[in-house]
Amino acid sequence: MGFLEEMKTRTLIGDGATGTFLYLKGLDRCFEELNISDPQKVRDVHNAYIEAGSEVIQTNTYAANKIKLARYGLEDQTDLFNKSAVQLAKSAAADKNVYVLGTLGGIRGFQKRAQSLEEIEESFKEQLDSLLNTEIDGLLLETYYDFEELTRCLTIARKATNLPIVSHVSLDEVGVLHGGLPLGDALSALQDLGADVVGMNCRMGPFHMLQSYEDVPLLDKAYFSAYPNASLPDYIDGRLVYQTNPQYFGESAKSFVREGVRLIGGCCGTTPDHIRAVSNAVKGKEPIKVKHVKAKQRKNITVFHKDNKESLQEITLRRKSVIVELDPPKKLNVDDFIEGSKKLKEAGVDAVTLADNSLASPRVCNLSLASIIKSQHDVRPLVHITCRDRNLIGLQSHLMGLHTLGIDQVLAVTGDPTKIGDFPGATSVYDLASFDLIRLIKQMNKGVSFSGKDLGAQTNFAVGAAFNPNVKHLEQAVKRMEKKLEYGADYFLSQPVYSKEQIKKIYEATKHIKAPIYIGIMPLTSSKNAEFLHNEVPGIKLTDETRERMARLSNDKIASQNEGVQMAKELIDEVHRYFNGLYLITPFLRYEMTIELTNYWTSLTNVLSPPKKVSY
Ligand SMILES: Cc1cc2nc3c(=O)[nH]c(=O)nc-3n(C[C@H](O)[C@H](O)[C@H](O)COP(=O)(O)OP(=O)(O)OC[C@H]3O[C@@H](n4cnc5c(N)ncnc54)[C@H](O)[C@@H]3O)c2cc1C
Ligand code: MET
Ligand SMILES: [Zn+2]
Repeated sequence: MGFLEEMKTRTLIGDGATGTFLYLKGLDRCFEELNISDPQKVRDVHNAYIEAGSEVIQTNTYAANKIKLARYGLEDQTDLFNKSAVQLAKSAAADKNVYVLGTLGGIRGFQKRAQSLEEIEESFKEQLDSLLNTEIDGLLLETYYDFEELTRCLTIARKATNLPIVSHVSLDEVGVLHGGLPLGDALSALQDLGADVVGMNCRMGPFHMLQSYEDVPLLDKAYFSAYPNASLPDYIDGRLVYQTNPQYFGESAKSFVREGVRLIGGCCGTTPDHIRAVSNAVKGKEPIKVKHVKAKQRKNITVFHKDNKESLQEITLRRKSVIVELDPPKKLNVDDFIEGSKKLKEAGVDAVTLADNSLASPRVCNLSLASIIKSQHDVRPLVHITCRDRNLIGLQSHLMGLHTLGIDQVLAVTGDPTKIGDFPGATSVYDLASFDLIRLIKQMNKGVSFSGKDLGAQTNFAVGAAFNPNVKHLEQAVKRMEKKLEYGADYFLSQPVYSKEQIKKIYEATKHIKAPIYIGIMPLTSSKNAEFLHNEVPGIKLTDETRERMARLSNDKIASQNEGVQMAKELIDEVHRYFNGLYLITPFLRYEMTIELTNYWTSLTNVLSPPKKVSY
């Protein structure tokens, strides 16, 4: 009889942690490598769990895939580690009516960018092939935080074998996966993809795992399993430490049975003592057949601070519009900045954009200045957010703050790396890159936090994304735009462009994109400025003609500025011909220049408002 057959009538006992248990025994290395270098240690783990009451054990192969083994330079031993792990588990289980599951662990944590799904699939397939070439009784797919990753791997596994498959998600928040997918929906989807047993492992102790199961109804085909951690982890002397109370853990197993769980084991922090307690509490217990689940009342989510103004992208889809970047100063005097934004508003700009420590140099916090110009001068701010300066906690906190202040226009960018800025020794955080940030902001618009938690309200962000057309292969930059659209971008702001031909090329390459594109124009102020931008700023390239025009006037400051404005006007003519959105970038807080260019843009659209002459 197979273990699925047994689960029809009785609760089965799984095993506990492998990794943390070996660690407790003083081992701190690649645990899968022990299958070859010190197999007795692995046998001891299996024997201890079987002796404690485990009826279903798992192979020591959680990280025996080429992606994870590569950290130790052991990726070419994948097959060896998997096959030897099965032999060790099978020999421990022999003649004891104990089943052996071949374990495959998830790769992705919160960040998605480290490995592509294609790379993960390839690595999964390789490990799966090794395991399926042995005598295992089933598969255990465990510790999957990323549901898409799990569904892809499960699909591969289901196609490859008829053996029973146990499929586990891991949650950071009670009852929901990353992205806000409710646990019940996830488990039901896994059943539909062919998993025979579905459940959770790791991250949570029994308390939160039980809470997560509370509103999940029984499924018609798949059984439930639970492998909680011993407790929430504590962090002591740089190490994760788990509370250990086997008695409490065993008692919780009874509650799991009441929730409909039929296979109970343990994950990080658990030991044979925990499994013994579980076994004493519920081994062989008859599973429940009916579960009454109270439908969870979803709170009506209120949208606070919804700006009743027409959104920026709505404006730009309807008419020509102009936004102007005015960067927060590098010093504490913010008078010019505030005065500039007031004047830009009077000139009719649709929004003032505030960079986020651009070129990785510290400036006055753009959130503070955005709040001042919005509340005191009714300017619509568009706040840039880089991934560079904030980890996930900081990013979410920052976005919640923006929402609270009613600032709903943001530009999500990866951010220039710290090494190009004033503090080259500072760390770049990059918990996320622009794509993930866009997606996560859009998730907050659904009232769901980064980790899947209910935020109690929906944010109302319109998310801009960066577009760098100054690259060798424009079509690749356009592909990135398309990907950003898939992730939820609402509109684009481009790097400054310095050639008319380039503007036409951009138009041709992007005309299928329906989202507004604001073409960046930054007037040059001097020949030095032109040379700096051309030679040192990533993503900016000037034409030879532009540099020559500026070079000719290099000794005359005023004439240089006027030439800069003149050249910008020539580019604006071209932007106006092809695009609805203009994104002016103010150099060195010289807002008179961008005011004149704003007026020029308006004059092209509205003959009743001729350009005002400004002298510097
Ligand atoms: C409108 C705008 C505003 C900006 N505001 C800020 C700011 O306020 N603060 C700040 O620090 N930085 C800012 N930047 C700079 C920006 O963060 C970097 O230039 C960034 O690497 C490009 O945009 P992104 O962040 O969306 O990067 P992504 O598109 O996410 O690109 C990330 C990485 O991929 C690379 N990449 C991009 N395009 C290609 C391509 N076609 N082919 C191959 N690789 C590519 C990039 O070099 C980068 O390393 C801004 C850029 C723009 C265009
Ligand atoms: C990080 S979860 C680890 C699961 C694996 N089964 C182990 O106990 O090592
Ligand atoms: Zn674990």
